[in-house]
Amino acid sequence: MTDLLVFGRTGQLARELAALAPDATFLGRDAADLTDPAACADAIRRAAPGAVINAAAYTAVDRAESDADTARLVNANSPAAMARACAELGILFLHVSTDYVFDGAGDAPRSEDAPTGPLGVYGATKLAGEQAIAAAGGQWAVLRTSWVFSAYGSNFVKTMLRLGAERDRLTVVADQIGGPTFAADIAAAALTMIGRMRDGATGDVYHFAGWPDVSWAGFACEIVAQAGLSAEVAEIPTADYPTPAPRPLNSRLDCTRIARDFGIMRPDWRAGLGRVLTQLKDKA
Ligand SMILES: NC(=O)C1=CN([C@@H]2O[C@H](COP(=O)(O)OP(=O)(O)OC[C@H]3O[C@@H](n4cnc5c(N)ncnc54)[C@H](OP(=O)(O)O)[C@@H]3O)[C@@H](O)[C@H]2O)C=CC1
Ligand SMILES: Cc1cn([C@H]2C[C@H](O)[C@@H](COP(=O)(O)OP(=O)(O)O[C@H]3O[C@@H](C)C(=O)[C@@H](O)[C@H]3O)O2)c(=O)[nH]c1=O
Ligand SMILES: [Mg+2]
Repeated sequence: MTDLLVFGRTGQLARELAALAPDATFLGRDAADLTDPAACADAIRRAAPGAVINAAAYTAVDRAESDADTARLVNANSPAAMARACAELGILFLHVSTDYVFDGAGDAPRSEDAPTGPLGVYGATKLAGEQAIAAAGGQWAVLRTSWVFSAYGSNFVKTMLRLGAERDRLTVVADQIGGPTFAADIAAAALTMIGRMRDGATGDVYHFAGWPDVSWAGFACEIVAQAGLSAEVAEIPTADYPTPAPRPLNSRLDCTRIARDFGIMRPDWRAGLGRVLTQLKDKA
């Protein structure tokens, strides 16, 4: 896809998009700083692409609690400016959001129309971004995903591999449940959606997460097992792992809409994990 413009270059999703769409243009922080909404809109006007994917975000969930102004610029104001520029110019806009827009009550998977209720600044600013994009009009899609991992950047898989090599015992929360999602699967889903939106499919919010749902402790067990580490995973309650930003206990996303509209199924994250471990071994 040559006329695709992507915000983000070094992040997990941006790196996987680059692998699948090497001809796209990727804007790093130097080319478009998301603390500057007008600069993001200008970058779109200058490039005049056929489609834009925003793969950049303020993703440091705990740091956002004490850096709300930056998080809001990056996660809400700049995506809003991107969406308005795209709507004005008739450019497709695909934005990525998060399970952290929900409050995590109950244990039912959330559909796209379920009430939101972010627990922290990261989730609140991501939700504000979603709402501004919908208000901008034009042809847009918001892809909400969860628990992203890859061989790039920092993520739970890489943290568990590091700690699992250093320690005999990992203590991991067992009462937060969600769908780990391989960034390469999100990249493929996003490109499929862009292709279909070009054919006239209309914009909406879509959920997309890896299958099966699991606790962070269960995810850690599979990481340790597939990596052949001997560390024991001890299950703890969230109360025993205090963090500045509360996390939702129930991060389950109902992904039936994306299957119905685009034929995109939930990928098995255990297969993605295997690919990531192979990639990390090849890099080492
Ligand atoms: N990571 C996760 O677990 C989840 C992520 N998501 C969403 O998925 C999307 C992709 O996330 P992911 O790839 O994991 O994120 P990463 O944290 O891996 O990457 C974030 C990217 O955003 C860039 N960025 C941050 N601040 C700025 C800024 N001020 N100006 C320009 N670029 C900036 C970073 O650039 P730099 O390297 O220069 O800092 C980096 O390229 C995001 O919308 C995120 O909210 C949704 C659910 C889970
Ligand atoms: C490192 C570690 C974490 N945990 C817990 C903390 C947290 O509840 C959970 C996952 O830790 P993380 O720091 O990866 O969590 P976090 O950074 O909150 O991950 C989130 O990132 C944002 C960007 C999203 O959008 C979400 O979908 C989600 O992926 O595991 C342990 O219980 N033990 C540990 O040793
Ligand atoms: Mg994190």
